Amino acid sequence: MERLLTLLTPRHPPLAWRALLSTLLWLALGVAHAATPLNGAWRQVRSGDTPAAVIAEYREGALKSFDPSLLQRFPHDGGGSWVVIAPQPPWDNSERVLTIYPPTLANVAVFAGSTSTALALDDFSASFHGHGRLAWQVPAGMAASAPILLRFEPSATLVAPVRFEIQPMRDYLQQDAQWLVFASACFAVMLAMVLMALCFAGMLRDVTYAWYAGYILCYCLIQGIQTGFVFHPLEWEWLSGMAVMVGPAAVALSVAFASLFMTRFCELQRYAPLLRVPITALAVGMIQLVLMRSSQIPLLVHVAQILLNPLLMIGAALLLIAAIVAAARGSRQAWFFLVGWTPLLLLTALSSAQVNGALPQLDWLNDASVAGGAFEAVVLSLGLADRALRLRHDRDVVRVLADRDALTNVLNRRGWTERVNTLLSAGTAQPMALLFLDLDHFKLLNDRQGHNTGDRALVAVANALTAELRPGDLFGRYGGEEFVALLDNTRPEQAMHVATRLCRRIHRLEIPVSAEALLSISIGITIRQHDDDVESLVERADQAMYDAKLKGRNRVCMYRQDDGELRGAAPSPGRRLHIVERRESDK
Ligand SMILES: Nc1nc2c(ncn2[C@@H]2O[C@H](COP(=O)(O)OP(=O)(O)OP(=O)(O)O)[C@@H](O)[C@H]2O)c(=O)[nH]1
Repeated sequence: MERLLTLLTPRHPPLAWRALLSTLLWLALGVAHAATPLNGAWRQVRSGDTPAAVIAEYREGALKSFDPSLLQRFPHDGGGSWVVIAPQPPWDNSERVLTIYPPTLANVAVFAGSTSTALALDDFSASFHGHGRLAWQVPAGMAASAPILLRFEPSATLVAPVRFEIQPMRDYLQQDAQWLVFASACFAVMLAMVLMALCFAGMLRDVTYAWYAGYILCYCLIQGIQTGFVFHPLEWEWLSGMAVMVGPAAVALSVAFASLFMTRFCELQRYAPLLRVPITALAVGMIQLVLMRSSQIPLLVHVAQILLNPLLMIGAALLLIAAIVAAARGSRQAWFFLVGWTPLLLLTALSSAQVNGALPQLDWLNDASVAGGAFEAVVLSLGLADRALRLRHDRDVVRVLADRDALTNVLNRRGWTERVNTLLSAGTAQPMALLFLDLDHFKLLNDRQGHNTGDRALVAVANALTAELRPGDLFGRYGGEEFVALLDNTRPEQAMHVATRLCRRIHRLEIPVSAEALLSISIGITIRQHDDDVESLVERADQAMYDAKLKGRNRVCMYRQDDGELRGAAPSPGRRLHIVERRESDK
């Protein structure tokens, strides 16, 4: 119990936080571990070379010297390269580890006395290996001052420059653990975003999320291979020997997915339609390159190899230009793409420069690319969330527009009918009254004063009727100069009272129709029967309104079935009983 309590109340910051903080510090400030000062020298492998002869040449100063703490590229063509790493004083005889960072896909042989050890990223039999770098434990019997001979084996792939370090075992293990925390966190972020995108792709039936998932997944794989994460700690043995082929295929596929994703995400169809075609062509071309590379036909594989890098450069430039154009023309998502993608593009450009010998001191670029991938995944996911919100907002706006009358802003026939249907299907037993309202001699007003005056009159009428009705009444424009209102929980006499009030209100607007008459309205009312639907209600109220017109307009008529008639029988003018209100102007 005592031990449990001690564990639950640590006196120091929790281990995870310390690891995270030191990882961030490590990233921000660079490694502050005590490394042995080193000298380096190298030359290309010649036929007939022996390790002893190369060491002898080194002692005579016949090799080209270099600074092992800076990134250095060694030729991997021909027979490869010999490299000598010579520890400098103060000598350290404790347990030490030689590391090569970043890890190279090509094999490296280390010679100690008469034995040699092969260091390879995908060597799963080795008992000691580094994470995110190649590591070799210096044998206990080896003198601290003894130069270490390495041979970088020939390789068909483009090999990145590397730097060397000899550290005490304790420092090495600490740095190794920090790298694992950092890399695992970055990959976890990327994979979480991929998972989320795949869920959304399925739920929203939107392929944009699928392209995004494909892009980030391919980027994860590229970084996983480049850093060796897929080999240690993931131990993906099945990838062993295939990395040289899978890596470029993942690069080509990531560009293809990125192109398809950005076309939809940045809405190129709308903001940069001309650039959509070459970007789609780029995606198709990249997929073709992947197929050519995996075809096993030497000519196709060779052509694909030649085309890959130029196409990558053209593709990167094209995506950048398209994103800038779309952003400049108002695409909000293009800004997200630029913010997330530009750092990665910069890192890729800097790494390319490094392969050609530039920027030897920027050894953090490799790890920054992993962090950049996680950063991009988060930014693009935010962009996708923003896009989803915008689409939902647009859909809501469209829905409101579809339900509202553009002129008067009251419900249109579609919106009103839908809502009445919902109300009727709720099966409430409360009495309901439907009012059908039709303006009188509106054509005259239009003809004499013009359509615009007619429009203004319609707006004034709609506003007045809305103000006069209760907020819960379903009021809408049924068409032309016809309005409808469904009054819930309203008995016949109350409906008559309300309709009469509406009649008076419209007349009081004092809109002149002609020199002698003001605009008025005729209203027909019907009360809901238990088997009514919208059509039957409107039909009866319309007939009652028609009677109001016949009786002289500016009045209210109630539809009633004659005694003895069957309810629901086809209505005819002879079966109606009218309650006629006095005309407002007669008062
Ligand atoms: N300004 C304007 N006029 C409209 C609109 N919709 C329909 N109208 C006009 O409304 C008039 C309706 O004319 P009629 O159906 O003959 O009805 P009325 O002139 O009111 O005659 P009664 O209903 O018999 O009193 C037509 O002239 C239509 O062009 C609109 O949105 N704006």
